[in-house]
Amino acid sequence: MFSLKARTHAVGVRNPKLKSFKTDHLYHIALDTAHNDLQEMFGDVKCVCFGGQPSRMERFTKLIREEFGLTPSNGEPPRNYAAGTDRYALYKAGPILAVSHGIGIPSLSVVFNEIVKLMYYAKCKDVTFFRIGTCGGVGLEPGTVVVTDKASILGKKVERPALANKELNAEILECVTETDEFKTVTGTTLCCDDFYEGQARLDGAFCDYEEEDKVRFLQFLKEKNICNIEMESLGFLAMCSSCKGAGLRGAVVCAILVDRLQGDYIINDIEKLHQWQARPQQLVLRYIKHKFGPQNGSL
Ligand SMILES: O=P(O)(O)O[C@@H]1C[C@H](O)[C@@H](CO)O1
Ligand SMILES: O=c1cc[nH]c(=O)[nH]1
Repeated sequence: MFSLKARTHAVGVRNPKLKSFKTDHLYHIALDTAHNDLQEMFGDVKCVCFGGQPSRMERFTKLIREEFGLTPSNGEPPRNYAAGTDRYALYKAGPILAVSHGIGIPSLSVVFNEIVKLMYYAKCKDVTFFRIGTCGGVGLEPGTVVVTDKASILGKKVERPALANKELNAEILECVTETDEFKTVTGTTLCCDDFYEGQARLDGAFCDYEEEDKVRFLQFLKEKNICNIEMESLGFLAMCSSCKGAGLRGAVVCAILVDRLQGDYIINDIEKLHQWQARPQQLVLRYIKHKFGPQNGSL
C-alpha cells in the first residue's frame, strides 16, 4: 500500500486581493469569514469529495459516518452547511467534506472556488479533492469505474488538456481489489458542455445529425483512446492543477452508466444506478481509509 509521506502545505489561493477584504462572503455555500469560525468548523478537513447530486453526497456522508463510526447517537442526519442558499449541498463527516456541484463546469467552478477559499480560510493543509461522479462509456461495460488520467475538449473550439495527478491516481488504483465486483480502468475522459448534442446523443430536443454521424464521432473517440464522457473533469482537473504546490491535489473517478457505442438512454433502474454510482464512492472511501483511517490516527 502507498506510503504516508509527510506533507505540510497549507491550502493557498492565487489572489492577493482577498487579504484586503474585511469579510469574504462564500455566497453560494452560505458561509462567510465574519459570522463563521471557518477554522474551528473546517480546519481538520483532509478530503473534499464532489459529485453532481446533493442526495448522492448526503448518502456518501452517511457511508463515511458508518465506516468510521462517526454516526451521532441521536442518529441526526448530516447537516447541510450550505442549506441557506439551496444552490449546493455541503456535508461534513470527520475530516471529509462532501459537496454537490450541479451539472457542468460553470456550476462546478463556482463551488470549487468557494471550497478552495473555505480551505484557505480554515487553514487546512494538504487537502485531496475527488470528483466521484457518473459518465457515459465508450466501448466499456456499464458499471465500470474510470479513473481519469487526462481530460480534454476535443471539439473544434478549444483544446485545453488537463492532466491528472499521476501519484494520486496510482494510489487510488492501488485500492482496487481482485474481489471487486466491478472493473476499474484508467483512461482519457472527454469533457462536454452538454449532455445531449454535446455528447452526440440522438434523443435531445434538438438533433441536426444522423445516427451515422454519431457513430462516426464515437468511433473517433474510441480511436483516440477516450474511454468515458462526462461534464466536469476538464474544469475540475484544470483547477486542481492550478492549485498544484498549494496544498491541494485532485482526481476524477466516475462510474459508467451507459456504453455509448450501444445506446444513448440511461436505464431507468434506480437500484442498479445507485449501485453503480456507489462504486467510485467505495473506491475513494477505501483510499480515505488507507490514508486517514484509525491505523494512521487521523480520523
Ligand atoms: O456527478 P454527476 O453524476 O452529476 O456527473 C455526470 C456529468 C453531469 O454532471 C451529469 C449528467 O447527467 O452526470
Ligand atoms: O452519458 C452520460 C452519463 C452521465 N453523465 C454524462 O455526462 N454522460
